[in-house]
Amino acid sequence: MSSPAQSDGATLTADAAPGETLLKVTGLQKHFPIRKGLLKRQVGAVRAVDGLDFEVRSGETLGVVGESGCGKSTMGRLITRLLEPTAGTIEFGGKDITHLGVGGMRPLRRDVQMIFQDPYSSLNPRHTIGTIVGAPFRLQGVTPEGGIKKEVQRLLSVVGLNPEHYNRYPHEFSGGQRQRIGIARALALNPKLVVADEPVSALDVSIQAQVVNLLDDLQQELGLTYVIIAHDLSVVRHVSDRIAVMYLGKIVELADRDKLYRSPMHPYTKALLSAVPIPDPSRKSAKSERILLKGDVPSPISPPSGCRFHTRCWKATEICKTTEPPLLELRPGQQVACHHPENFEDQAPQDTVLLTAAKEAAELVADEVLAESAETSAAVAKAVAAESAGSDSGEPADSAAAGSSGSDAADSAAAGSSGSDAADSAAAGSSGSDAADSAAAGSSGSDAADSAAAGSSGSDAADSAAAGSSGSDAADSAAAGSSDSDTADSSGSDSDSEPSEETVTSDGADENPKASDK
Ligand SMILES: Nc1ncnc2c1ncn2[C@@H]1O[C@H](COP(=O)(O)OP(=O)(O)OP(=O)(O)O)[C@@H](O)[C@H]1O
Repeated sequence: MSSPAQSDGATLTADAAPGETLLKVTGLQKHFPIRKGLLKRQVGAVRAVDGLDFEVRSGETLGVVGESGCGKSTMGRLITRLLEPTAGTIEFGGKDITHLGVGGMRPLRRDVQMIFQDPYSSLNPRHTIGTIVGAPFRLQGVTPEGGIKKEVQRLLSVVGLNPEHYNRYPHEFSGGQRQRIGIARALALNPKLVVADEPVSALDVSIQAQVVNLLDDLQQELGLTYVIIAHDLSVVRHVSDRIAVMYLGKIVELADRDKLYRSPMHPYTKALLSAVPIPDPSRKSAKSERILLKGDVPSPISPPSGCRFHTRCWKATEICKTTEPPLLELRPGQQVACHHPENFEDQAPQDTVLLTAAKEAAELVADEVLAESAETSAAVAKAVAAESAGSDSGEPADSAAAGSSGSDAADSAAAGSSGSDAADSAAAGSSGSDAADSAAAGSSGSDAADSAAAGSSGSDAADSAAAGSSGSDAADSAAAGSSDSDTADSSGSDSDSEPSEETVTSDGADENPKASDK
């Protein structure tokens, strides 16, 4: 397979060598204002993204997971500059692109493309496939060798569609085929970074695996870098090199894929992982190990103080309520923001009294989980103590890493005796206070979206780009991002890029032998 069209004209950035940082995000925030009254005074803000720091390396796939409303799509639209950030910086290929205007962004549009969630609404029903996939060339004024039609037909065959269907309309295709059309459109200008927002969640399980495989093959062949946003961990597991877990606008854990799956360190990650179906019926205990989280995700309008997860965490103590844990690399290749991480030495061992909310949350967590959690923490603490006693290296990260040996939770659990301080404190904990109040403080996220001045429902990428923020360059952004022919010109008329829909990602991808080789 040959590569997609080489865009003539300059791109914004030089090629990053594989493994080099392609995208760097620092302190990224997006607060959607909530306005009320005749004068549309701002009365608050939806803190959709509230301080993200991460990097994406050239050639890798970064998976981003988290519950609905945690800010994944907003993050995706920020890094593709479909939305204007409230604060923070975005560097692409070493250049600061945070506040680039329309002109400055134009070359970037070739380098960064987006695949949207819903293939049923992200393609303009009035345009033929040829027009849709050829739109990026027209928008960027690029004429591929051999002409646009020939190149579009080549792209269609690259993504496994019949080039003869050039003149057909989106409604003549199935969901999986439509998503392939969206992928062809995203690849047209030979981008460096592709941000895929729930690329398979609107598809049937059997088709999901095909599309995941396609993305994987294209990455191998074209050297693409992906940020893949997904709802749960089962799809990203097979395509990601590293995974960021988001909760209420923040990254709570960012780790190499295998480390995250083998020994998650944030309780929220552990809970998410426990919800992934286990395809082995012989594991009788699997059901009891499932962690049910208490209540709904709190509102991003007034997120809980300290650690945002403390209102639903079975390990939360007073420090979790008062002090926000920083995202630290506790083990090589594994960053976590938690005072009482799983599979690792407790970061606040002096703070043993559980909050009331934590005791309630613990009731929903199987005893086996609590015991395992206590055992692994105790085992790691013991190993760390032994390690630092045995060597003169006092560096905590290293010794800790050695203690847990970067391997399985089970290993460290097995290695240690059940010191169970966590279990003890869980049992003994007196009422720290009622952490639930902050959770109750906000109403639902949808409320927020309703009252937000932008008026768009968070589900509409092009619209929110156009209406939500960034004034003049929004239209261009939306257009170039979704690149369906007249998005730009329409800038607010009938948008062709349309994500958003919840999904249950499937385990279908589990069966994907190719991707799982990754
Ligand atoms: N344009 C907007 N105006 C106001 N609020 C918004 C807007 N877009 C998103 N939000 C709010 O920001 C929060 C994060 O939304 P976002 O769509 O990024 O979450 P998500 O994690 O992608 O969820 P999902 O998986 O359901 O798409 C939500 O509370 C949402 O209501």
